[in-house]
Amino acid sequence: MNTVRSDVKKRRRLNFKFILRKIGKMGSEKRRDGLKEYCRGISRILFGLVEVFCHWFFSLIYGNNKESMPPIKDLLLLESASTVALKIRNKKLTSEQVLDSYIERIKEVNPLLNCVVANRFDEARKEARAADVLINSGTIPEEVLAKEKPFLGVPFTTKDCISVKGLIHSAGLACRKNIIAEEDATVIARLKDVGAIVIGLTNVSELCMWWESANKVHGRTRNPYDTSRIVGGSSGGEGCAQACAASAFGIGSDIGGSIRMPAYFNGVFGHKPSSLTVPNHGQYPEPATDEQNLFLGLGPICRRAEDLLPLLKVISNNNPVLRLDESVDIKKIRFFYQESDGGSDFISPVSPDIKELFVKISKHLDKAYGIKTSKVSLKQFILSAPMWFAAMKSPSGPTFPNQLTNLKGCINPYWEMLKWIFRLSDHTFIALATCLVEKGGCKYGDEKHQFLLKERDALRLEVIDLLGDDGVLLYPTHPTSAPYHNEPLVKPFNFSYTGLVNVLKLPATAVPMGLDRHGLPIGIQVIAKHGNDRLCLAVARELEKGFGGWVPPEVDA
Ligand SMILES: CCCCCCCC/C=C\CCCCCCCC(N)=O
Repeated sequence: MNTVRSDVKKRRRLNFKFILRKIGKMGSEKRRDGLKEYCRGISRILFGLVEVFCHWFFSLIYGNNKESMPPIKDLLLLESASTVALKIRNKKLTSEQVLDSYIERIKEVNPLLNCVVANRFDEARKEARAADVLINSGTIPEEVLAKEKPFLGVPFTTKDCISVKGLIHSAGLACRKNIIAEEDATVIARLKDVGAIVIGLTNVSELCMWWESANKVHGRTRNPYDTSRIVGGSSGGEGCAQACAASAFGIGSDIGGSIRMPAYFNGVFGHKPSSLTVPNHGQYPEPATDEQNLFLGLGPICRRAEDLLPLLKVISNNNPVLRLDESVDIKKIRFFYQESDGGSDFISPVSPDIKELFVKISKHLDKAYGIKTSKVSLKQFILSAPMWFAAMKSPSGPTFPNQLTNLKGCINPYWEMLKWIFRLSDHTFIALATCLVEKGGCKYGDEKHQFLLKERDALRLEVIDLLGDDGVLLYPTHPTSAPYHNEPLVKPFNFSYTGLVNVLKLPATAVPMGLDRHGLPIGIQVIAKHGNDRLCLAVARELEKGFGGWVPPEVDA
């Protein structure tokens, strides 16, 4: 009896060991994956806790410093740039009158928001008077003016990294604060050619390489919807200026989301064009590689969707690749949407208010046109941040410490960091941190670098294949609404929602879709195949029609 029992016990023990061994062997790979998943789960929970704690912490620092915005009293400021141009041409308004309205608005909001950092009001006034004289002379018929000078007499702003002859050209770099541009960037020259008038420059992040606009030359810009929040970067001053109606339209640049993030955080429209369709000439810093030049795009930031197309037409010189004169039938567009990148580590989850937008848009399209949207799940979106960093690597281009000296040597980031602690550095914390992490991740040409570029190329083909010539992809512009000042330091990689589109070399429009539960702007981006910008712009117009577009921060009619 006893021997039988001990035999059974022995067999059970053996069985148990066998099963354990089997699981061990069978699962050595699975176990590793399981362990990885487990660690990712833990790190996600920790990141979530840090994020919540820091949000609370930053709300204590900045949340009580909210100041209220002066309401928009002058209703002219609510008009689109195209409408203002038309009213100037047909003499319902004078260019000088429009200019005065904008100058007054800048003077009213700038002490609070710090978005316009340089101006040329006197020269602009002379140009406005000249425009009025030309119109009043009647020497050029109105239809000809509409065709050849579609923005005659309309005041606009651009960011302090796009050169405007006679104005500071610092890119937020203290050592460039005395540099005055000697010529206009090509896009500025093209806009001047069609009669638009530069009134000033708007704030940027240091060297345009961060998504909050603050630097040691001009200081920090504040969000018109809540001054304790960021305006985004690097065209943050421009996004803010458009949202508070401080100029008729603006021009930004975007290599990782610098047009679309500020447009998004400030509730206005912003378009990053298909690569190489708008000249990049006249910016500082210049793209370090041919590849970076393909990611960079200059484009419009504006309050009204109807301005996007005519502005793109001017700055691209009606580039035939864009076929901007072809009309677009919304009913013939295939709509895809993806709600998130699939849950990247160290990137905030997409807020429920933003996810809800896809449901609202789908309902709207179905109700208005019977269009059925399709939800997609492009798996490699999860690699957005690593793909962006890999694609931005350059084999020999200037390093960040070199760029911070205006290419005249190299800063010592450790020494500067020490100075920064005592408020003695000429650099922002994030610029110094970027110097320290620049060499991190993969190395140019190593196995990981090549893997990420291959993945990016495969993803690009997958997206192009999905969209074809008649499709658009709706995707969050950013996972959350505007964080508090400095809060992006806790979630630096959130920019990858826009950065992905740059390395895929596709066009995208940031479309405002109202305010979230905190009263902050939210929206989505509309992505299309290279050259199909007109689809993005048509969808932007449709969504503005359906959902109202820009919501003025305060209006006092
Ligand atoms: C304490 C936190 C240190 C984290 C350091 C992370 C460094 C990240 C560096 C760069 C992020 C790129 C942000 C791109 C912003 C948009 C660029 C653009 N001009 O389009």
